[in-house]
Amino acid sequence: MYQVNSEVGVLRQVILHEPGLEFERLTPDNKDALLFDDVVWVERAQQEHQAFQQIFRNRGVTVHLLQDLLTETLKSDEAVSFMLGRVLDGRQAHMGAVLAAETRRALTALGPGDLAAHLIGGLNKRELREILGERPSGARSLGLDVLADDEFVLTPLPNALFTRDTSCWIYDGVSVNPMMMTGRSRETVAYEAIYDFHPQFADRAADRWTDGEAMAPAAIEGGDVAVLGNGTVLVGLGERTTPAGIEHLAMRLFAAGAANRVIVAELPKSRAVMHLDTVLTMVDTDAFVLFSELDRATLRSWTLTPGSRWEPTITENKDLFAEIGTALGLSSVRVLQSGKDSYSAHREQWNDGCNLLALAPGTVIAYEINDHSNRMLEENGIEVLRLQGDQLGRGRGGPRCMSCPIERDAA
Ligand SMILES: NC(=O)NCCC[C@H](N)C(=O)O
Repeated sequence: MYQVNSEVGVLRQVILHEPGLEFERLTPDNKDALLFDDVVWVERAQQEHQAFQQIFRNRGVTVHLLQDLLTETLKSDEAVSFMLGRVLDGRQAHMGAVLAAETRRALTALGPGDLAAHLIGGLNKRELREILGERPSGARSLGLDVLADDEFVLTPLPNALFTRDTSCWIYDGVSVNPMMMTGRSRETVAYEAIYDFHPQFADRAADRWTDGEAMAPAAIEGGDVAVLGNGTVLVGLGERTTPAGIEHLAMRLFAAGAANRVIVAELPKSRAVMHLDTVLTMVDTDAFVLFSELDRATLRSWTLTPGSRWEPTITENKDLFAEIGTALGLSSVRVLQSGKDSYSAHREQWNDGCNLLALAPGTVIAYEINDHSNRMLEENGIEVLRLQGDQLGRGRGGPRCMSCPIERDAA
């Protein structure tokens, strides 16, 4: 059984995604729509990611790669038909029926490895034609005829790199997340297929805390969710996670008795602060890193506890960290502030200086570029495992965003 019982307990197993075809297709023209800030040197990004994987393996953490999981999943005909049904039939309205049918014909002709690569890496018109070995019947599809050879029938999913956001494990269940940004919604379908059909997951069915794409637009994303332990979950409410998504999650957790307290922290709605873990992460059993330019005094937060069957009880808190301390049974919580001054705090937050992944209490992975924040952590007794991530960071995500823990001890 997979379970994630804390943010900082010993990490045992994790899902990561080594970037591939989808990174080769990022261009200055499509990068904004694909939620990247720049194009990427692909081979260097892959090397950086391999070094990231190695940090886990060196510490005894089992690494599962998303594309391998998806390939293994797609060995099942049932899984292929589930995925293609969701990816194509569900999107017929914007593709048109003929284009959806041609694309289905092409994808069905692929083996599991190539199919997984194109579901993540995208499919363009030229590839569609090559796979079908013929000229696609453009005469019947305006949508297809109008496309240039390099234009996409299926867009690439470069944000698959950020495995945390699309599905996140909370205690003994998993939230397969309806995403806020349409550019990421097909990622969700891949996780639904893996958790439903991959023998490693399907044979040990876990509780589901959310209903994936079916819940859209009540979005919730894993970068906003932190499993604090002691039956408590902390959720960010900002650009990506909605009040309705949080209420749904809380009610499912409460109904199953998996959690008894969901603390909600309001975030500024901006790209730099797209998720809670871009400004606040837990680094030790009693310590958090907080972006120093967020004013702790004005940070609004609420606590949801089990109420009636249909509604949680909601209380606004006076102080977020006091509430966290109470929830965790701590007499005080250490709040470590990132950056040396306002300039470095902003620069390092932009480069994911607060986006830390704990491998065990007091041991975190951090991008090396965030010099001041990393030294501040070390001065506070935190072990920092530095990762070179100039290319990986161009999608605005760090070590926590790039990891989906599936097994972690209580702290
Ligand atoms: N947890 C995170 O903060 N994830 C980073 C996601 C970055 C990605 N480019 C996005 O905009 O969704």
